[in-house]
Amino acid sequence: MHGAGNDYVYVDCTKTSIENAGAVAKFVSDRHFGIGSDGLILIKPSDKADFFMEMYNSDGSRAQMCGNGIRCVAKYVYDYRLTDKKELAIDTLAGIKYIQLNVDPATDRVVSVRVNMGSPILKASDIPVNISGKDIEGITKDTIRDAVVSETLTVAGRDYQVTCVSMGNPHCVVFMDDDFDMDNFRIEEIGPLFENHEVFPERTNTEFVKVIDKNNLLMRVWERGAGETLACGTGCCASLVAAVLNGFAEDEAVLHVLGGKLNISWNRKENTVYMEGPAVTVFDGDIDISGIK
Ligand SMILES: N[C@H](CCC[C@H](N)C(=O)O)C(=O)O
Repeated sequence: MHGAGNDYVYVDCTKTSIENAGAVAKFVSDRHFGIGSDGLILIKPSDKADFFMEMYNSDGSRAQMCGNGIRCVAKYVYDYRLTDKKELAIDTLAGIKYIQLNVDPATDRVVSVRVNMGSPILKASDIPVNISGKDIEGITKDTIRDAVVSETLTVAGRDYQVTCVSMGNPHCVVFMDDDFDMDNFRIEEIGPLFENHEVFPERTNTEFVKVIDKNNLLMRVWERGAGETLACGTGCCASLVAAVLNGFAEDEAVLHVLGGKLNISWNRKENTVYMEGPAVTVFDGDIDISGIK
């Protein structure tokens, strides 16, 4: 399944379990010797919510949250009749997320999925990022403490203005100039240098964003543990929050990514971010993982 081109292999683990999930993730993600994906997502039972989403990047590392992934989990459990609910609670390492399935009544097909992604985490030490931040008033009802907004980070000898946001997983958002050539940008050269920069003790996802206007942002992303993906749900949320913090966007915007579009909004009164986007099943089948160490 994929969400705006960000594809994962999903496994129903409500009645079975996978012990070495990191190794399985590396195997299934290989686009030549495996199935081919940006990672692996296990759908597990939960005693606190309807299901638990366990997510692994293609390098086998586990992540706290996956925006495109949780939309597909919601579609999966509905389509495969693990539930008949159209409003779901799915637990993650970033807490329980509340989801609405938009289903076409004529066909019973999931048209799109809307997720309450919770509040953005902006305190530097909670991202985590070792850059000094500043307190910000007037954006949300509470003062935002020690936020990294348009601070300078030197990468490969060049200074970048970065804004750091966590959606349960770390994001470093970099706004590019109006004349920046996003199509021919060699993200594979600079992405790993941000991902593994020493200021990010848990590495980071990095979003390179161009502002089209106050309600449209263009984004490419180098994901922690996966490289460039065609979309990143948590990264789109982080980019919208960063754009509002920098005065570049209004509270709702379309995030234009290589794999499509996501609609993101930040209800600053509630201090809640909402994401709406597609979820698509490409194929299903069985895999033999017995030989994977
Ligand atoms: N690479 C991310 C996890 C996947 C996030 C992304 N695919 C999304 O849709 O949010 C991390 O290690 O934090």
